[in-house]
Amino acid sequence: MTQAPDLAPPPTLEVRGGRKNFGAVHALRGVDLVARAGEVTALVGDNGAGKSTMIKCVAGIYAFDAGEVLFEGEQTHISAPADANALGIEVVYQDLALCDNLDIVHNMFLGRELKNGFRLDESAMETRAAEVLASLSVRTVRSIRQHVASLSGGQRQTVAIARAVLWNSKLVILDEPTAALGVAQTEQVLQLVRRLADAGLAVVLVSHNMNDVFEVADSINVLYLGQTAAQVRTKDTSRMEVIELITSGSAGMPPGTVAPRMSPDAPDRAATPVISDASTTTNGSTSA
Ligand SMILES: Nc1ncnc2c1ncn2[C@@H]1O[C@H](COP(=O)(O)OP(=O)(O)OP(=O)(O)O)[C@@H](O)[C@H]1O
Repeated sequence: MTQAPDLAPPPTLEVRGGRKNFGAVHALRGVDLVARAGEVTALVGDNGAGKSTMIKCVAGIYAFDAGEVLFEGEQTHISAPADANALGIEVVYQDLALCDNLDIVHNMFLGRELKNGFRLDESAMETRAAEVLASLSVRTVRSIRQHVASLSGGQRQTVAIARAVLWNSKLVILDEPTAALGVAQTEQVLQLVRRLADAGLAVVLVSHNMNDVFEVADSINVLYLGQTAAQVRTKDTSRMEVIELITSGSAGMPPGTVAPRMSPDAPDRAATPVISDASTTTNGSTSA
């Protein structure tokens, strides 16, 4: 019997065996990541596991020392932020990089303003900013000419995310988008994260918060001491299993797991099944 061809599109981003050293520090010792269009992929791991280094390598702030990066199935090399932007990769960092003295429109176009001759094309920018906010069903912002200084934490996060999707992005990486938010604003931002994926983007969500991860993620990639412990489908795993992967690097591997590429300098990790706890976050705190 002939096998049916695999018609699934390639992942938007695939990292295979990524490594990054800072002098003697082996920050990444073999990381694998698969991020698909239409899905939220959570990137989790304990403090120092390598999450920031991983996203900075994908964003072109650092370059991987070794390993492969495939974008939409094509091998690529990202060595500068412009390379990542050209592919359609945008990152929303925790500090959001918003200018308080500018309004929402100007923040969304910061550094990439639309011009009409030598002048800023205010009306084109305003129209496009309004379109993007509407396409994301953002209703929490009163006026797009409001200064960012007057916005709440959740609204600021929303503006930073909207800015990231303004540029025909294909992959949006969100670094702890709910870290500084209360319960209601966290919920709004998580709904926005879900809408990004539903609109067809590949979303990578860096988070310590298991409630957030299990609420929105389709799959969960766990880093442990600079290596990928596993990437598991959320529906096939449990909080305790993910927490065990985060804290010890091993757990029972459900079907569909992307098995780690073991580094020669890493200790062997046996696959063992585990159990679950709903309220613990990976940095030891209890989530809302
Ligand atoms: N620029 C750098 N120079 C030297 N070492 C670095 C540098 N950046 C990161 N590291 C080291 O690489 C390792 C991974 O750090 P990274 O910040 O990527 O972890 P993380 O998972 O993002 O942690 P956290 O959750 O605390 O932000 C750590 O041991 C860190 O000290």
